Amino acid sequence: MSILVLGGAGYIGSHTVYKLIEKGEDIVIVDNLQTGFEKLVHPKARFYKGDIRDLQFMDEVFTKEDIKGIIHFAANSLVGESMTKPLDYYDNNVYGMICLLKIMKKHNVKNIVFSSTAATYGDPKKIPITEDDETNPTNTYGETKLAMEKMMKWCEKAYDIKWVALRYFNACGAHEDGIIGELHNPETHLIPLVLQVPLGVRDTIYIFGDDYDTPDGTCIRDYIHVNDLAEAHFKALNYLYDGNESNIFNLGNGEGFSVLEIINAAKEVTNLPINVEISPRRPGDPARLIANNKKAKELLNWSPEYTDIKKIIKTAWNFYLKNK
Ligand SMILES: NC(=O)c1ccc[n+]([C@@H]2O[C@H](COP(=O)([O-])OP(=O)(O)OC[C@H]3O[C@@H](n4cnc5c(N)ncnc54)[C@H](O)[C@@H]3O)[C@@H](O)[C@H]2O)c1
Ligand SMILES: O=c1ccn([C@@H]2O[C@H](COP(=O)(O)OP(=O)(O)O[C@H]3O[C@H](CO)[C@@H](O)[C@H](O)[C@H]3O)[C@@H](O)[C@H]2O)c(=O)[nH]1
Repeated sequence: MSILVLGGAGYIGSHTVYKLIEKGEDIVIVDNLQTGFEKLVHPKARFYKGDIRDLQFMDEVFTKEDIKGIIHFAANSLVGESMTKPLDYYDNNVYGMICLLKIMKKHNVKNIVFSSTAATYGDPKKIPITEDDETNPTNTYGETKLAMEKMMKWCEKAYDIKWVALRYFNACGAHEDGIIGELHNPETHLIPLVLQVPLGVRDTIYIFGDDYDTPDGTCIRDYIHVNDLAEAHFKALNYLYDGNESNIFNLGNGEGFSVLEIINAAKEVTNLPINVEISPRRPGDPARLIANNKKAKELLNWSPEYTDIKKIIKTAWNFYLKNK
């Protein structure tokens, strides 16, 4: 039986597929390539190009393949963009989840691991954040992801679909061999943008606000390596296959770094100067997001291997140097 990876041509999806194939799993990918890349698709995966909102297409995939579990990465996922194009986020994320749950119900597929996000919490009242803390998103993206979590909860009651929502903090880094890595076009994520300066792709990195209530005034995030995320998906799916209850898990390192600290770490890793300028705040950004990852450690038996920020940035740097 196979695992269906929706969004397997994207950044986190492709790293998860590589990990699952290494572990001997049979993988089917659906991706419409709206932000993904065919070159990130693992050669041993069966790839169907199409949209998860296309019910006829999805029906064909589910009829042809023998699917036991689903990992759902396919979404619009940019905080800043979600504030200017909210309806695109409702359409792809919320309507996409409606279509997926319909097709799962029709084909009697009972297990789903879902890419949720720290953005579901909004501006947290306490740090580090635990899974039972209040969810009050400050951007449309986080709001749609929270709605998707809730849809799975109600579909479990009605159709016995079991689910795990993995609320990742900031995904970063690349495959150790530099064969795949973080590719977004246009790129909006901090670490790849910072590294574009020493790569000569851009002149300057702009810091979005230095007047936040943090020690150096710049936003703090919890950066988690993509390989650690990939391992957590494997564990979460097996957690469901073992008959455990549906659940929500934070995936982060439990440590925060400010934008300025990330830039300084990148200077050390690359050993090159990085030109920095301060620009206005980006709408929708909370000041500080740091995970309490105890629940995933205890119930999924997962623990991040990449805990050193320089080691994390180094894997990304290695990928960009290899694929200039
Ligand atoms: N990157 C992060 O830091 C981060 C953090 C928390 C959560 N997430 C979530 O993880 C998931 C993956 O993020 P990513 O950074 O790898 O993004 P990505 O854009 O690289 O990957 C998403 C993939 O889904 C595909 N896709 C999107 N909509 C689709 C649709 N309707 N039908 C078929 N395919 C579709 C895209 O083409 C792309 O390949 C997203 O759901 C995102 O919300 C990401
Ligand atoms: O050129 C830049 C780009 C980013 N930032 C800042 O860097 C931090 C990180 O930004 P970014 O890399 O864009 O990630 P987030 O906006 O924190 O969102 C990521 O992390 C979330 C979880 O925390 C996920 O849900 C999202 O999908 C994912 O894009 C934020 O404070 C940004 O304001 C800058 O200062 N300058």
